[in-house]
Amino acid sequence: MNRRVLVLPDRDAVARTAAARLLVTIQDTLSTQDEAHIIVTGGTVGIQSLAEVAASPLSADVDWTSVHIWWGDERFVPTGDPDRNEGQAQEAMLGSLPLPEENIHRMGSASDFSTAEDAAEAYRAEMEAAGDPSWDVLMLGLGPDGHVASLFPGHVSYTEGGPEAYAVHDSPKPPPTRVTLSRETIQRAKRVWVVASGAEKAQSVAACVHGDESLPGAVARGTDETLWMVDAAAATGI
Ligand SMILES: O=C1O[C@H](COP(=O)(O)O)[C@@H](O)[C@H](O)[C@H]1O
Repeated sequence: MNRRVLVLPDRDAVARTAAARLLVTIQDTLSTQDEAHIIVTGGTVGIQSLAEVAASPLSADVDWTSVHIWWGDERFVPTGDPDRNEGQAQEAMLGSLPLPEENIHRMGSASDFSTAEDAAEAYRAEMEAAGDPSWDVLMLGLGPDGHVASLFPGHVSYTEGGPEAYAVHDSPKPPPTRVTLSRETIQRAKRVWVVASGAEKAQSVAACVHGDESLPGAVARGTDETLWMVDAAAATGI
């Protein structure tokens, strides 16, 4: 398995590095194909990385009309709720980039759908309508418990799985109702990048990097590249 770990001094460096790599990878992708499909993540470092993308001078050189943004998971709460990953991404990055609205593929909220199952079904339809894109980069944050997207260790969200995108109930981390991509959908991505920082994640980072598949972070891998960008505190157990 092609998992690599890049250890950086601190959280700011992880976010800056992830952002720079993302911008360069988008440019590389657009030099060989018409569109780039990127899956972004919520979470502390994930959102900070998006803010770094928006702040980077390199972002002015990207043809954002050819970039599509998707999510790995979403919290099923009303639109405008501060817990929404898409709302946080909007504030950090999307709002300041010239991305056409039709290129932003948000998972549905509790304002749009009565159940998370309906939101998941709509997301599956949206992926299918886009030709089931082959994701160029899929970014994930890692929770201290080793979760990625809304796949939680020991929880049916991970142990039972589901179709490409599915509803999650009773999530151990609030809010309890979510929509997540499946492990198999994540593994369809060309490049999977996991970003993590902080000593509270060190044990899970080490277990995932050493291949302990009881943790969802360990099955996050891409077809071409699996890259962990972590800070020194999160890397202490490796
Ligand atoms: O709930 C979630 O948490 C993870 C990680 O969050 P962090 O703040 O510990 O970095 C995030 O990646 C995921 O998208 C999100 O829904």
